[in-house]
Amino acid sequence: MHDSSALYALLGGTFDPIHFGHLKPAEALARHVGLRKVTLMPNNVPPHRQQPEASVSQRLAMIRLAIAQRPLFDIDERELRRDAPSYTIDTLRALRAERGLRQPLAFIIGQDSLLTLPSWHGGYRLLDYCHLLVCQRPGYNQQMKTSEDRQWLQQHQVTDYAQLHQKPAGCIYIARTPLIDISATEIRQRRHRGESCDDLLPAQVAAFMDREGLYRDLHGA
Ligand SMILES: Nc1ncnc2c1ncn2[C@@H]1O[C@H](COP(=O)(O)OP(=O)(O)OP(=O)(O)O)[C@@H](O)[C@H]1O
Ligand SMILES: O=C(O)c1ccc[n+]([C@@H]2O[C@H](COP(=O)([O-])O)[C@@H](O)[C@H]2O)c1
Repeated sequence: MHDSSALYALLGGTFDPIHFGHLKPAEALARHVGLRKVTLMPNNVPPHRQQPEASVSQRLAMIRLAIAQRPLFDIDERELRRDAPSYTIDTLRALRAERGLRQPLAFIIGQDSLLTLPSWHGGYRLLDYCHLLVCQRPGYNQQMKTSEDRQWLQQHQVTDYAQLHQKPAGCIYIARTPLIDISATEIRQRRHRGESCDDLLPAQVAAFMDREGLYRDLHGA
């Protein structure tokens, strides 16, 4: 049974592969805001990008290895079971139906995702279903593109994180998380060049990539 009063926080991603840029900001955010759990939610068909290079089972295995010693995290596999594009708003609607209208629900994103969010399926309506918890990401500390987007942000941004626990949805909280300059793209590119990326992700994940020969073929470079 879930606790319907605790803030439930999801971190969605392609995780091709999972890396410290996902884990460390989420850990800092959880400490700061008071999250008991962060649920990682890998997608199957990413809506706004190319298909991942690693298979569903490889991405899932890497997530499992990354969080084996990190009890803060668990996994929600629902998007992996859908063959259609993993629109976040559809997933949030399903979670709302399961958990009820009063459950505080949050979707964690990096600053890069905040900048593109108005073009996501459902756009601003995402906030009807969840809060947005935004982690800092180097290179993406820009203003939102249009004045409408900036107004939307201003209307919903809160600086007091207590509101995240009190309301079920509708707030945007930009947290002061550590700047971690890592991307999955960089990891894939380094591996395609035959370079090491041991400092960018957990050792167990690096060992798995080696065993599977992941991100070695040039076709995905
Ligand atoms: N270094 C980082 N700092 C903060 N947030 C991050 C970082 N890397 C990824 N995120 C956030 O994690 C979520 C999932 O990201 P994703 O799995 O696409 O990783 P990525 O490194 O951005 O991948 P890619 O390079 O393939 O686009 C997104 O909301 C993204 O903004
Ligand atoms: O719903 C959408 O239109 C949408 C568009 C882009 C990204 N998302 C979700 O945002 C999360 C981060 O996406 P990504 O591409 O950075 O891995 C992941 O859960 C995606 O499914 C969702």
